[in-house]
Amino acid sequence: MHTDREIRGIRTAVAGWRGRGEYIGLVPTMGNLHDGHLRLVEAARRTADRVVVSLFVNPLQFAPGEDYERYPRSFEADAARLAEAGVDLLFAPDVATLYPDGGSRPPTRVEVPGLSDILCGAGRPGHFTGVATVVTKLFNIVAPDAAWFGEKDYQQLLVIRRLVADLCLPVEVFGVPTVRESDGLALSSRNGYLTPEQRAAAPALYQALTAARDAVLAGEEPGNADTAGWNRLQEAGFEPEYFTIRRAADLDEPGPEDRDLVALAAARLGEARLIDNVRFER
Ligand SMILES: Nc1ncnc2c1ncn2[C@@H]1O[C@H](COP(=O)(O)OP(=O)(O)OP(=O)(O)O)[C@@H](O)[C@H]1O
Ligand SMILES: CC(C)(CO)[C@@H](O)C(=O)[O-]
Ligand code: BAL
Repeated sequence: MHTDREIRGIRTAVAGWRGRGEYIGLVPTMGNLHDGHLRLVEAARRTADRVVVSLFVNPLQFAPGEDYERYPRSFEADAARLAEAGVDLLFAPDVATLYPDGGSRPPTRVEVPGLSDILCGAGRPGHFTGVATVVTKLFNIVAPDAAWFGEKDYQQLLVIRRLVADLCLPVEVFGVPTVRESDGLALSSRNGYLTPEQRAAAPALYQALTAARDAVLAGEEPGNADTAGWNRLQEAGFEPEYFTIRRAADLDEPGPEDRDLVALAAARLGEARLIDNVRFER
């Protein structure tokens, strides 16, 4: 695996592969890699001839006061795991490479209105504009044929699909099912913020989501299932930010005729803000 911090080196490597007609896959990450990230890499390797992973903790997607500074960074271990996983190229830019003007002026941004303003976007103002902007930049630098994202960040996946559709970006977007611990907790870099007691309580998030799904499948109104899920999280020691059942296609409120649904929640447990979701058909 070759590692490059510069845009020019990435473009040169990818141009060589493309010249040979190879299909290029990109897996964007913020590092501190776990088996969820590795699952994205495996999926990319099954389809793409060459796999590029980006590792960049993007300051633009952190709202003021969030955990940008203390977000876990483990470059050496990440690079070793990616090399072992058969990744061809690791793009690990410095902040000044992607945002050369630093804080001297606000950078040009890419906004996906509507979808970016609800749920996680309401709790993290500017977050999805930061995500859409950096993903657009990564797509422009790497020029991949396809990119892989986790369904754990379900709203992010929809924002990226809409970004790609609205801007006619020539990138196929694939979602990868959430990788979980044996007790159901979705793998996440932020699980590392949990104390042992909080870690023991954390599976209640997935349990509350699956219980909401089961209630709706048994005929419960989504609104009532939302309230029950919220209460269940509070009883487990979480501070819920939202707990809601939405239409899977666009995260609008579901009507009685909607069949393809997703239960989503974000909740704080101590220092950690955890998100998860369960998609289902009724
Ligand atoms: N448990 C998981 N299963 C599948 N994909 C995942 C999982 N966790 C993260 N991903 C995906 O990996 C990619 C990179 O995510 P990121 O580096 O932010 O990791 P993370 O563990 O989600 O971190 P955070 O705790 O900040 O949310 C995203 O597409 C994300 O959806
Ligand atoms: C897609 C992403 C790498 C953009 O910074 C990030 O939001 C993430 O890790 O999910
Ligand atoms: N996994 C999404 C990146 C973030 O929380 O900022």
